[in-house]
Amino acid sequence: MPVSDDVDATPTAPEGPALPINELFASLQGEGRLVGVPSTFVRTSGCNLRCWFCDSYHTSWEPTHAWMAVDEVAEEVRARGPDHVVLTGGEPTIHGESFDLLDRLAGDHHLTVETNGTVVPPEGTPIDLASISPKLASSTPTPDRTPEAAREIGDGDASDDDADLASDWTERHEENRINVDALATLVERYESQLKFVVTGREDMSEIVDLVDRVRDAASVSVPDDEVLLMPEGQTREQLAETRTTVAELAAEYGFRYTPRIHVDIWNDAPET
Ligand SMILES: C[S@@+](CC[C@H](N)C(=O)[O-])C[C@H]1O[C@@H](n2cnc3c(N)ncnc32)[C@H](O)[C@@H]1O
Ligand SMILES: Nc1nc2[nH]cc(C(=O)O)c2c(=O)[nH]1
Ligand code: SF4
Ligand SMILES: [Mg+2]
Repeated sequence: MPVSDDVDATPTAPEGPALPINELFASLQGEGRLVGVPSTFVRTSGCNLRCWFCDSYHTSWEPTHAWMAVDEVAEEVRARGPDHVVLTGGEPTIHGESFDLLDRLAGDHHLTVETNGTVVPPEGTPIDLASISPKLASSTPTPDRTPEAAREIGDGDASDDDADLASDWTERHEENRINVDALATLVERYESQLKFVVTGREDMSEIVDLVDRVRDAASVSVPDDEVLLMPEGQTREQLAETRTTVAELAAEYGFRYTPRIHVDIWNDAPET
């Protein structure tokens, strides 16, 4: 989707600290332990990974954004009202200015950061909930697992351009998707949830193994109820195919299940 209509489409960065903003909107937190809480979402553009199923295509595969000064983002957030703010992307932690924004908002707001867990914020960065979604092998793009396939564009066979684009990122995504030290630091420093996107039973051994590695590396405990399984799916129809399996896996393994209520309610509409 294009840059949010509500975001001033400044083509170049303004003077001073600024962020590439894809959309800024008020909605309900749709995922995780704060599901249902009215929240303002700030979605930065740009990502260091390329999940083939990324539901925010215009922040990763084809980044689209307006530039907004950090001050302007903070003002917009205040104007929207909700106490809860969700900083997401793209990958918000690849922009140093995201941490300036969190500093600006701290105190007056509850700050959730949605992150893939590959980058550690500078020490002292105020975050009330680190919502960490480490990326599994099943997220890696390949000629068969492409962004067009995820969005069900075309006849089911990837176009040559789409397959080439996906293969250009296979290695880089695979190399960078897991950083156990970063995950351990995040869970040590912040209230956290580990929110895995699950495509099927095949993902479970990797989840169990990764949770064990984070537990070994971290000096704090990571209880099972901070490990969340979330069904993969960008649309209601796709979620309908994965959610029962994922819910049953959560019950079987003793992890938590999280729905994606915004998709159930608003499907894949922008600014929801
Ligand atoms: C677009 S990402 C942005 C934040 C960060 N880059 C990350 O991946 O955590 C926001 C959330 O959506 C999840 N997500 C993205 N595509 C998804 C899909 N097709 N099905 C389920 N969850 C998805 C991510 O795992 C993450 O929890
Ligand atoms: N309603 C709603 N809840 C969300 N929780 C995390 C989201 C995200 O994209 O990071 C998200 C989102 O895109 N919409
Ligand atoms: S890490 Fe997050 S934003 Fe980046 S491609 Fe994956 S789901 Fe999309
Ligand atoms: Mg989302």
